[in-house]
Amino acid sequence: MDIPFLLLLTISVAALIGFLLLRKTANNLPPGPSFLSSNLLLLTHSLSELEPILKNLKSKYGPLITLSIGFRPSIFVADHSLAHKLLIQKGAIFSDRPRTLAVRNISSAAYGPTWRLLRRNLAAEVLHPSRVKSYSWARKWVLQILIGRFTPAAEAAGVIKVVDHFRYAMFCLLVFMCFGEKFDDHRVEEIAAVQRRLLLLVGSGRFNVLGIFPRLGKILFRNRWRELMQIRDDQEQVLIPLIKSRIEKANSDEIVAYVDTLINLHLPEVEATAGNGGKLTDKEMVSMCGEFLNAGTDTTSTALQWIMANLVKHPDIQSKLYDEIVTVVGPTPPTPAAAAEPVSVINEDDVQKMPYLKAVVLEGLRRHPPGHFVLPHRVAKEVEVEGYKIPAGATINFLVAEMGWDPKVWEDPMEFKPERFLMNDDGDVINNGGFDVSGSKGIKMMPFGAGRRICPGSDLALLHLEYFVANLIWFFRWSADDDYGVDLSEEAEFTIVMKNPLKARIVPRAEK
Ligand code: HEM
Repeated sequence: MDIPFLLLLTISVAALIGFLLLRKTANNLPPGPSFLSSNLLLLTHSLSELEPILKNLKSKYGPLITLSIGFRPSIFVADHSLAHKLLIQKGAIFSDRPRTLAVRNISSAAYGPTWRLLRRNLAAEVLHPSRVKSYSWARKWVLQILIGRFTPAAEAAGVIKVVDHFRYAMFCLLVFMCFGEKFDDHRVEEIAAVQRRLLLLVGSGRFNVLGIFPRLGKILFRNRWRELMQIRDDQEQVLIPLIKSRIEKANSDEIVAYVDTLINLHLPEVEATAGNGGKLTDKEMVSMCGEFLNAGTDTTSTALQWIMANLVKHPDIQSKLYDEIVTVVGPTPPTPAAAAEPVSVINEDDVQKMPYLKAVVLEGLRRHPPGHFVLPHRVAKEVEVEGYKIPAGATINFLVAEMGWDPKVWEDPMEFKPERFLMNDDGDVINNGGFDVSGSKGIKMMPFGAGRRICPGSDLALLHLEYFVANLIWFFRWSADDDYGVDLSEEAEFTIVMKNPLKARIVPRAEK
């Protein structure tokens, strides 16, 4: 039954119902293309494919655009001050999520007590600065793996394709934070493979239609539904044994892993009715751990690759960064003979003394935000914005990349210029890297979103990026391969990645 005819039928029925239901309010909705074109656009394009179309629509309709699907309008916001108004000033109305297909985790939870409990648990128990500090030896261990992998190529002045190594490193780190264990290569690759399959399938937009018409979608798009269930089953097969093994060892270890914090949670909504007192089921544990792993790995490794690509493309910026690093920690020490030997590395306290490094990382996130949109938000109640009426239940999203590239806010927005983060609006030097990435006082860019649903992992992500960029530049000199160069073209996966992944020539900095 999973055939184009059904798609057409669904579009026609949805369009008819939607047309009838929306007729009343359509005049007051923000402007956008006709009802039928909207439905066709939304059902046949993934979010990233819509981005160039939305940019054109912005020049025609302005920064608040409606595309309607079925009876649910989708609103897109392409202006930073409007984003601030909605996400910060009217945050309570714009912090819900569209209802999704029976998963329970932070990003899909409705704005309410369960979301608050799950989010507070992550923020207080795992992402709190003191807890993040307790994982510092794991960061060093992972860095050592990276250096060990890169050193042979560097000693032969060879060219390496970095993306798989970056992804593997982030997985090692997040898997450790999640399950409290250092797994071998094989196990980490197994976890990474199942998580990545799920991420790429969801990111492809293949299952969007199931979320739009949940009940009908399961019947009409049976094959897709089965495919989704199969990959979820595979994920459970891999993650449940790890969760169970951690539960058996709970409290026997100094490290607090994410799983430990989930064991004793009691969900407020189900507490009264469920026989287990609102505790998370195995499937819910999988959903929470899966979210933690994917949220923190793909985004960060994508950003790391973009930043390193820009440092290869701009040797002057790389030299300036290396000079700053040397001023703080001294020249690069000799690389140990064997990869297993301990290396002296730049630690997270040193990183705090490097404003140019912070500017390089922020510029990377501005110029190449891993997500060009945030996760969809749902409007909780009818609200008037700029004279338009946005109905309760509408979906709303924000053009993140467009905001970071706005020439009204950023001079030469498509250029990679970290210095812009070292000056205030009057051109005075603010050497302490005082940029507020949360956008709470005003949004200039929003790579982590903004407001109540802002990414709770932003500080951890910035720390990981600063730590790995600083060390990778301290240990190796990076340059472009003559045959390959650095191509900054983009391609949409789950995040927006380099279409032609970075291949760089690296040479050890230290004298032998
Ligand atoms: C460079 C790295 C990262 C980027 C660019 C990023 C970006 C984002 C964005 C844009 C959102 C959606 C905000 C919204 O819907 O308004 C988000 C949500 C989220 N992120 Fe991140 N993220 C990163 C790293 C991390 C890390 C390291 C973690 C945790 C370990 C994490 C956990 C989450 C969670 C749980 C949510 C859902 C929040 C909610 O719905 O309340 N992220 N992130």
